Amino acid sequence: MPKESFLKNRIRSVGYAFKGMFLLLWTESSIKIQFVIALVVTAAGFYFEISSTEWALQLIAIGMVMGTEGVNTAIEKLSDYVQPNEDPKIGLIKDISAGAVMIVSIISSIVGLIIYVPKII
Ligand SMILES: Nc1ncnc2c1ncn2[C@@H]1O[C@H](COP(=O)(O)OP(=O)(O)OP(=O)(O)O)[C@@H](O)[C@H]1O
Repeated sequence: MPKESFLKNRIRSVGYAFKGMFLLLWTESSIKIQFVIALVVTAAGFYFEISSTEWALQLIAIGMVMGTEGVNTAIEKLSDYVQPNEDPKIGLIKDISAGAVMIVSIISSIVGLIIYVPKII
């Protein structure tokens, strides 16, 4: 069988990644909530006419939260696949993975407060 060209291979990989992104948004409730929050803060960004730097920080924060949530979801699914039964090691792995999302969420919330609190009060 002839080897697939580099470009075709890359296009196929990007297709799989988009499929994964839509699957996440369609099926996972936690990321749906984060998506709604992302829409609300994006609307707030337009309403308060935040600066280019503030937009950049806000977009990085949104991307970090949703990206780590995606990885957390993948770790949860992999954990359930390799060990469907109760297992303290799996519990610890899932807790650490959720903890990573929590760190990013707390820092992102602080970024949001730094941007919006001075504009509101
Ligand atoms: N197989 C398991 N063995 C031991 N503890 C587990 C196991 N599965 C889950 N847990 C514990 O329950 C917590 C929640 O796990 P779960 O996979 O339900 O995540 P969740 O945050 O509820 O996920 P979702 O995003 O699907 O709502 C874990 O962080 C872990 O403490």
